[in-house]
Amino acid sequence: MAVEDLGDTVELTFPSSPKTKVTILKYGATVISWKVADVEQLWLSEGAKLDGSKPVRGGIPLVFPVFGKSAEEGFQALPQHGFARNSTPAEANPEVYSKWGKGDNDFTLFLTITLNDDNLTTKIEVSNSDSKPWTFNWLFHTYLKVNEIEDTLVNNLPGEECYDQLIAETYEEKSPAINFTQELDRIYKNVSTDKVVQVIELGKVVHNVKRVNLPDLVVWNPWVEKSKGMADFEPKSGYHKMVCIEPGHVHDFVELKPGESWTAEQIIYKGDAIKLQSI
Ligand SMILES: O=P(O)(O)OC[C@H]1O[C@H](O)[C@H](O)[C@@H](O)[C@@H]1O
Repeated sequence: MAVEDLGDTVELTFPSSPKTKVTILKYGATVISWKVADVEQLWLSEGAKLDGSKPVRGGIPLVFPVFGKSAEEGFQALPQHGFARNSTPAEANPEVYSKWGKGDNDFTLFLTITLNDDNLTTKIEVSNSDSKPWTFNWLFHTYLKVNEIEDTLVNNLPGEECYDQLIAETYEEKSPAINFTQELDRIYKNVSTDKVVQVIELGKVVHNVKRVNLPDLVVWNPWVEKSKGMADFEPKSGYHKMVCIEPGHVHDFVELKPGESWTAEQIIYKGDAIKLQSI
């Protein structure tokens, strides 16, 4: 894997296939592009800010130490999705960081990105370098590229418990494959990591998503109205071209004691075979 530091970004190239590469924006340690043989796999908004003025709309933003907003003590004051996505590798965004707990939680995040010819692994290690325990959520907020969302299905979630953020209700997923006809924002809880979630377009598998130590999975598409409300979501028709499949640990918080570390991985890979997995 060739690694090139380009200033604001770092590029990794797969040696035997120079058109297979990944680009990481240092701001937020956000993967903003992953190409397999020159074909882009991730969606990045044309209106995404890449200058460090706000989190990136697209690619793989990192969500830590809270997913969404939380009313739990120590998390109420944090903005949506915490501060990792608007920090630099050198420093946690001080303004936002100070709103977590009492503002002095001592931690280290170590992100490892591995590029292969047909897969991309993002691995996170969270370490507690503090003298007290603290808790956190983790999530990879992955924007996968699709050709047309109305032709897209996401499989292997039937039987799973799902919290629908749009109607604030929990129910069991019945559908063998989720399809998209309107805004969708669901948290699937405690999905066995033996299950690979596949994104299928017109009968063809376009992405496979595997998780290690990440029990929850958020599926999101903003559709028409929500896209209009996001200034950095461009073009407004861009929702046709993306689906967020977000592996995380968000249903409850992970607790880390002093000196402890926690690791988790997302593996996105190519592969044509449709594999149906039941509960
Ligand atoms: O606009 P952001 O803060 O980046 O959040 C974008 C989206 O993230 C997740 O997918 C949540 O489930 C959505 O409710 C939220 O709208």
